[in-house]
Amino acid sequence: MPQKKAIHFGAGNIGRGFIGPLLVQSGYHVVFADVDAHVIDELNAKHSYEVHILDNAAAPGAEDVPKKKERRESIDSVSGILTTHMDQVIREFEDPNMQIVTTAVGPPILEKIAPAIAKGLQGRRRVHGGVLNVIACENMVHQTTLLKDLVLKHLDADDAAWAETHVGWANCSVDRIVPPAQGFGDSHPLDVGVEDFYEWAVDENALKKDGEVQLPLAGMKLTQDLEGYIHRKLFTLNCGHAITAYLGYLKGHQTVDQAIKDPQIRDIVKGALEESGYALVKKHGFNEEEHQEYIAKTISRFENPNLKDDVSRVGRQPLRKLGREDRLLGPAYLAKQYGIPVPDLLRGVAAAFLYDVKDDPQSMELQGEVEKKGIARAVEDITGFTVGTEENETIVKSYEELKTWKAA
Ligand SMILES: NC(=O)c1ccc[n+]([C@@H]2O[C@H](COP(=O)([O-])OP(=O)(O)OC[C@H]3O[C@@H](n4cnc5c(N)ncnc54)[C@H](O)[C@@H]3O)[C@@H](O)[C@H]2O)c1
Ligand SMILES: O=P(O)(O)OC[C@@H](O)[C@@H](O)[C@H](O)[C@H](O)CO
Repeated sequence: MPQKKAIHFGAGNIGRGFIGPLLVQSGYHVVFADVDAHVIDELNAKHSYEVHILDNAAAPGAEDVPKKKERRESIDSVSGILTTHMDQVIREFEDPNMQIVTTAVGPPILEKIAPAIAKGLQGRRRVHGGVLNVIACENMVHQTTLLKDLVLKHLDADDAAWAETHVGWANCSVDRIVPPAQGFGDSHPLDVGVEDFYEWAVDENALKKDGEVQLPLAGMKLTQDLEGYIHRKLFTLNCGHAITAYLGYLKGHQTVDQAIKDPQIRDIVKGALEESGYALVKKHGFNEEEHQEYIAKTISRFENPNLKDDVSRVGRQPLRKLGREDRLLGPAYLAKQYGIPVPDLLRGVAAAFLYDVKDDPQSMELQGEVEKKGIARAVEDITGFTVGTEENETIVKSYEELKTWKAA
């Protein structure tokens, strides 16, 4: 029997370190589609690589010297194509063994891969018309719905109607910290280091189950309450992660684990996650005790010294992170609905406004806004908290206070 196949857009950290491996474990041959010719050449030369699971184990009796406990998983049955080679992308979609499409390219790139997916779907309809499932694994609310809307713009009415009925467009929540690979040697450019923890929750109702695909895949949780999973993850893990990164950057810490050890930073991060947590418990009816454990587990994941996760990776694209439904303002607005005060979340927002990394275009755009309009007006335009409101004033006050951290 021919091997079933999946195509995954984005052979980066989360593609090679998380989604690709789960697809391979589920018996799929994974075709990675990327713009990086070096990675694609390596995939086609070696057809395998290793995932290094970097445990958060401290050496007994030596608190500050982490003991590197590492397991390895071998990922075989992989290959690559360049997304710029449209004919190859279309051929993969036309293959009747192709059953799943996943992405991890970053939210701003979804519109760039949409034309290729649209062409692929047209080809598939023409050749055999088999059912397919698409799951975008990006850190945002309703990422697959966004991808679907972008793809449909490239289809005529007939093809769009076919794509509605024959393609499952499933949103998901995707959680595993995977920093850029480091320290595996020049001869292992595809290897990637990951934390042990992972969670992939997928909207069960949106998946097409009438094809060949056997669900759930390895490591996948099917859920009828995806919003709860997405909010819990984005408003806890990503919220605390971003605040740790922005405050860590201000204080000159290089990595997340160094930043979270700083007592001043830790207090604000813990405070923000408590505030966000009260709102999440109200909104989704989570068990309070279990949610406290989730917060504690999240902070312990930040402490993993073996990940060496740079604050600039975690803080990247601050304007995206300041989106109204994203990790900082999402929980702040949710808490507002329940009258929960959020001073530490707003400190985190203020810290994002101080993130001025030259090679991050969004960071520079944000700094430009502050320079042009002044901090209060820039906060109003970006966060929606108008000048004169308590939230705007708290952010501006925190911004001025946190500036002194930078100068120190
Ligand atoms: N790394 C993590 O810890 C993590 C965890 C959960 C979710 N995510 C999400 O996964 C997504 C990817 O993050 P990452 O850390 O893997 O980033 P990454 O930069 O390591 O990977 C992105 C990949 O996309 C490729 N790419 C860029 N443009 C492309 C195009 N037009 N066509 C095809 N490929 C293209 C890049 O070459 C790169 O290989 C993001 O949405 C991120 O929020 C990341
Ligand atoms: O990928 P971003 O830029 O949305 O967020 C940076 C990190 O917080 C993120 O990649 C986490 O490592 C990941 O979400 C863990 O599951």
